[in-house]
Amino acid sequence: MMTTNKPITFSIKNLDLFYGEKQALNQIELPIYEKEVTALIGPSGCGKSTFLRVLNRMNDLIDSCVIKGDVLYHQDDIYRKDTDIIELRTKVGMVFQKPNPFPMSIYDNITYGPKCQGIKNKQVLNEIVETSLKQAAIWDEVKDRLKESALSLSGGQQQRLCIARTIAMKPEVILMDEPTSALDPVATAKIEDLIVELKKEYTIVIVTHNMQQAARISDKTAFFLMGEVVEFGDTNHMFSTPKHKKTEEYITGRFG
Ligand SMILES: Nc1ncnc2c1ncn2[C@@H]1O[C@H](COP(=O)(O)OP(=O)(O)OP(=O)(O)O)[C@@H](O)[C@H]1O
Repeated sequence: MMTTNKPITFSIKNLDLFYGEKQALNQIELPIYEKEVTALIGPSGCGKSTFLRVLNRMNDLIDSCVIKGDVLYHQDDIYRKDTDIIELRTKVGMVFQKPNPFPMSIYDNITYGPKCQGIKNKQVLNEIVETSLKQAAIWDEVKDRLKESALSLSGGQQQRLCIARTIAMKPEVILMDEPTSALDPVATAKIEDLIVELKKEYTIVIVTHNMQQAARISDKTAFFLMGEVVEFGDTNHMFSTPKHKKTEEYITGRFG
């Protein structure tokens, strides 16, 4: 049962993905709803990260990767030949497992992308820095040290900085690949609170190994197993009354 009337941002249909001979995704059908958090869960190697990378064509960087089926972003097939990939990756930003700030100042980390887009006005850049850092809930911690190296921040702060860097590009969707797995519980809690706050403005798709995290922060959950989506639906329903035996076994920790 689904309880959303939200518009659909991504609609994935009949998606097959191969790395050479090996099929990593098999007939995936999924909607991603606007301004919701969609969690992708499942055991190691089931295809969660592969699926996440499909959404902004990060798999293009892998030579052996072949994709069949439809990946519609606002009705537009992003795998069309004439898709502007830079624009796609601006609209569909990504945050990785390990915080990966550039080896430059906090300020320059945020302005790097906007400057590449041609924004030169200092005042505009200052505003982008302040708004992005505020939205990523790290402004108060860094506002007096913007010229310091981003590498001087703690792991949790670096990850929030990376989220701010993504926000600075004014995306619509933020993809997150296990964004808290390298962080301690306190830093993790801050990122989780932040994700819940961010979904007011952004559509978020997150890969997580942490069942409690999926249950706490997501609206929808997709359970992947061996390249297939076994179950998809409202997180509350899936965690209270899973439809499939495999889902139940996974979320209760019986395998994984
Ligand atoms: N670049 C690649 N080349 C070949 N095979 C790959 C590549 N990336 C992933 N695979 C294979 O595709 C399958 C799905 O991998 P993927 O990383 O998407 O799984 P996952 O569910 O995200 O796993 P984990 O939770 O361990 O990160 C695995 O069998 C993996 O070995």
